[in-house]
Order: sequence, then structure tokens, then C-alpha cells
Amino acid sequence: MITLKEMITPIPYQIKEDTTLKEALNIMKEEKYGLLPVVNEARKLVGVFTRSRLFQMVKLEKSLTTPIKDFVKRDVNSLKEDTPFKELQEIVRNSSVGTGVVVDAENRVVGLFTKADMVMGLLNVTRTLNLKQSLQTAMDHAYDGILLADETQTIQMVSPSLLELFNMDYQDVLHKKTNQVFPHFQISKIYESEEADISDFHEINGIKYIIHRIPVKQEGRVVGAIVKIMYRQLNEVNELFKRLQKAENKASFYHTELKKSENAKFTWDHIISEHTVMEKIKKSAAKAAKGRSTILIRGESGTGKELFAHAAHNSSARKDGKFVVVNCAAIPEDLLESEFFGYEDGAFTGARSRGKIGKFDLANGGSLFLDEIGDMSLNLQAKLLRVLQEREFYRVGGTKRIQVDVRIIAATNRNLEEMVKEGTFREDLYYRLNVISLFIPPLRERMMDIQVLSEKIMSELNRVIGTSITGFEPRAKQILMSYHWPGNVRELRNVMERAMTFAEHGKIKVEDLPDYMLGSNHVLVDETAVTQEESMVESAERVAIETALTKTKGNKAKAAKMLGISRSSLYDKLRKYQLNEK
Ligand SMILES: Nc1ncnc2c1ncn2[C@@H]1O[C@H](COP(=O)(O)OP(=O)(O)OP(=O)(O)O)[C@@H](O)[C@H]1O
Repeated sequence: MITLKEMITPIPYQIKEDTTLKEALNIMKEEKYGLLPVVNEARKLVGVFTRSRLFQMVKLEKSLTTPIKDFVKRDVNSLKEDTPFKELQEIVRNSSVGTGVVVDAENRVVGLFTKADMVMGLLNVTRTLNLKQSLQTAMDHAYDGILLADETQTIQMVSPSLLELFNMDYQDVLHKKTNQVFPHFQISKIYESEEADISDFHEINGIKYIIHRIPVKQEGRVVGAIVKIMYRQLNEVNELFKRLQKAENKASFYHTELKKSENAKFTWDHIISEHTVMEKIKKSAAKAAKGRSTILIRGESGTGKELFAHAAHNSSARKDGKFVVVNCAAIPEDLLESEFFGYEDGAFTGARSRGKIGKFDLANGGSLFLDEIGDMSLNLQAKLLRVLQEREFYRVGGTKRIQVDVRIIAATNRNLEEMVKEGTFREDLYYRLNVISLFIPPLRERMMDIQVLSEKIMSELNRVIGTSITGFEPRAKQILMSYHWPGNVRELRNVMERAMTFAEHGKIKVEDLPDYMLGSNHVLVDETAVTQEESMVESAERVAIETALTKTKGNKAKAAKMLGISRSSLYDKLRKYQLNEK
């Protein structure tokens, strides 16, 4: 709101009691002031010399050299410069005096205040207010991100879409220097060059954007800047472009798909995790990968077993050899043997009689990944065991021994020990495979990973499907963090893809999540407890801790384990989020 300070007429003259009639006359004639404030040596207000006092002196035929001292009006009501606008309105309304003297806290004169000043001030207020309001409305509805900075490069206005893109709140940016909050906008450039320009592509959360910097000039001088962040259209264009590309690349797609099955695509870096147990598994897997032993990867479906197998092959001495995948559950029983060992010419009648190379042959010098090994028939288990023991096999219908150098990496989500007990999995094969065994914990037991994985997946999908999703609304995040994820990371990916397709841009809301996730029994934390002030990371972290404590019935050691953090860091976080009493 406007203050008196902004409406006063500054007065360059300070007359004193010894100022002569002549001097006072000259000033009043020149400047047409109705009154002049009179000050003492300390420049403090002692009274005013008015036009009527001047006439009085002339009427009394005082000589021009007479000091004005005896004609100073001493009972003046001065106005303090910090008088609020509302109070000022009252004073002006009730006062018969047209001009007042404005003083500072020490009673020193700072200027005059006239009724005309007041009217002009009011007019300005209304004009600025209306303009500001119209601008704000335009900003609120802007499709692009927009930022207005003043002459000092201080942020005066921002559009909600800009805040959404950078996941910030008004208080994070308003009245702060642009260079502090958004250094990469490089706004100072245009204050110097005075020319509008457009940046190269930038990227945040997989969303591409361009910065359009426009200087605002007044009388040839830069008095501010408008920054326009274009991102939504970019992603839409991107999407169209991608569709075109997809069509063009179809043929080569099939080609690469074919090749893909024999090449390991992933490395340890593709396995995203911040959980201490996962880090340990990654380390020991990397170590095991260097040797020759069989590796058995255990864990629920969708926990990333195949990813580990790829990474293990890629960090082994065999990385230049093939990485051949066999899904033991997907191949019909009667074909499994020929898939593994191939067959000789003439082993079958008809079109296929020209022979076929088996997966063991293909993987020679490389790795053979036997996925879902728990789903293999006992008959084949026996044959596999023989190859593992003797490192040789016969093709179907063949009599020649084929020697191979293949490293086996097997995976299963089945309980092999139970199966051995039941007699559905060979004990000797079990021991052969179980030389180095890795167990990947389910996602619900490494809640910090839900956070990091969802962020990574969001970035990736923004890029791939052309959405511009910037995060989650607190309640949606809470559901994500407390859901039990039976399908693990695979399910998380599917949920994210679906939610991002629904939401398209902005934040993912509860209604973008599948209904089955919303069942109240999965949501373990009080929803009102997620406050707006917390950052996304903080609120996710707090929800994770609360959920872990609820799940472990308050057992801090177990909760820390579930979260993948040390006990002391759990205690730090409990203090930080004031969760101690829970
Ligand atoms: N830690 C992780 N970081 C990144 N992506 C992951 C991670 N874990 C799993 N994924 C992703 O989740 C999906 C499922 O992973 P993967 O196929 O390796 O699981 P799996 O345990 O082999 O499943 P299944 O037992 O059903 O074969 C894949 O898209 C994979 O890329």
C-alpha cells in the first residue's frame, strides 16, 4: 500500500526565524508556495510562515530586511512521513488546511503535503492496482512460464506454470534476485545487451524448455525484464515428432529387437537405488560377476532380477560375448530342449529339418540367463545339470558332443528350498546354481527407493511420452509411498506411465492413480499431516518414515532397516520431522 512518503512535494528551501521578509517574499513569489516551513539550527520544525503572515508584514509596512521571526505561526500540526494511507485519508478529510508539513521521526522537515498530492497519489494507486491486477490475471492463466523482474533484476511476478515446472512456491521466488533463484536464466545478459534473445534447450525432470528473455525499456533504458519459459508446446511438438520417427523406425526397430536378446543392455548404473542393502547387493554382485561361478538371483517378480543379470554380464570378462536370455516359463515344455541345445539336420521332418542352433551354442563365450528357472521341468533340470557339470551337451537328434564355455546366470521368484523339499526341484541342481546367491528385497521394504525410482521414471517418461509432469500432489505421493507394491518396480513403472498419461502436465493427482491403489488399508498415514511447506523430498521422506514405523509397530531398528538407512540417521530424521513422540 502507498505511504505518505511517496506522495509528498519535496521542498528545497529551509527558512529560519532570521530569514528576512525580502527572502521569504522572493521564495514565495518564485515557487508559489502557500506556506514555508520554518526550522531551527538543528533543522527541526519550529513553525510555518504563511502567505497571510507575509501580507500582514507588508500591511504593517515592515522593512524588507525585517526577520520573519515574530510572524511565524507556531501552532502547526505536522504529519509524520510514515503515516499509513488510511490515517492520512481521515486527516485530509477532516482538516480544513490545504497543505501540511511532513516531518521525519526527529521532527526534521522532509516536504509538504497538499490535497492535490493526495488526489494524485490515489489516482496512481488505482492505476497501478488495476494494472497489477490485469497483469496478475494474465500471468495466472499463462500457458507458458512467465517471470517479471524489475530494474534491479528482482522478481516481481511469476506465473503458476513456471512455479509448477520448477516445483517451487511463490515465497521461494518473489522479491528475490533472479540470478539467485534461476541463475541459468542468465537474465543479466539482456540488461547489458538490451536485446531480447532465446536460449538453447534446457531440461528439468525430462521436460525440455527454452528461455525467452525480453528486456523492458523505458526512455531508452532497461527498467525490467520478462522471461518466458516455453515448455508445454515443445513437449507437444516433441510428441508429434516422435510419432513420425516411430513410424519411420519401425523396420529398424524389429531388427534391433532381434539383436537385443543377445546383448546385455544394462549396467550397474541402470539399477537405481539409495537403499543400503541394495548398494551392498550391487557391490557383491559386481564382485561375483568378475568370477566364473554361476549366479542365482532371487526376488519377487519385478524387483529387477533381469536388470542385475544384464549388469553382471556387462561387468564380467565375458562382456564381449553374447548375453542370451531364456525364459524357462515361457517356452512350451516340448520345445525347451531344442531351444537349449538346438537340433541336428534332419532331427525333425518338414520345413525345420535344416537344423537349429540352441541357446547354449549361442551363448558360447558369453552368458546364458535362465529366467524363471524354478519353472523348468524335472526332465530338463537333469539335462541342464549335466551341461553344468560336464560343460558339454548333445544336440537333439545328434550324437556329437558339443563343448561350450557358458556362464549361467539364473533367476527365480519361486521358493527353491520349498520346491526341493516337495521334490519339484532337483537338490543337486539347486546346489549347482546356488553358488553365489543374491536376494533382491521387494520394493515395499526399501521405501526410499520408491522416491528415487519414481523421480527417475518420471524424467524418463517425460522424455519418452512427451508429457511435462513436474511431481506429485502430497496426497498422491503419500499413496505411492504407502502402497505395498506387489508387482515391485515393474508395477511402479506401469502406475507412473498410466498416471502421467492421464495427467499430461502439472502434478500427478490422486485421481490419476489406479483405483486399486486407493484402498484405505494401504494408506497408513494421516493425510492432513503432509504440509505444503515441506519440499517434495521432505514430505516423501517423512511419509516413508511414518509408514515404516507403522508397519514395524514402532520398532526403530526394523524401520531403519526397511528404509535402508542407519539407525542414527533414522533418529536424526525423527528429530527433524518431530516424529519422536509417535
Ligand atoms: N533398481 C531399478 N532401477 C531401475 N529400474 C528398475 C529397477 N528394478 C527394476 N527396474 C525395472 O523394473 C522392470 C522389471 O524389472 P526386471 O524385469 O529386471 O524384474 P524381474 O525381477 O526380472 O521380474 P520377473 O521376475 O517378473 O522376471 C524393468 O522395466 C526394469 O528396468
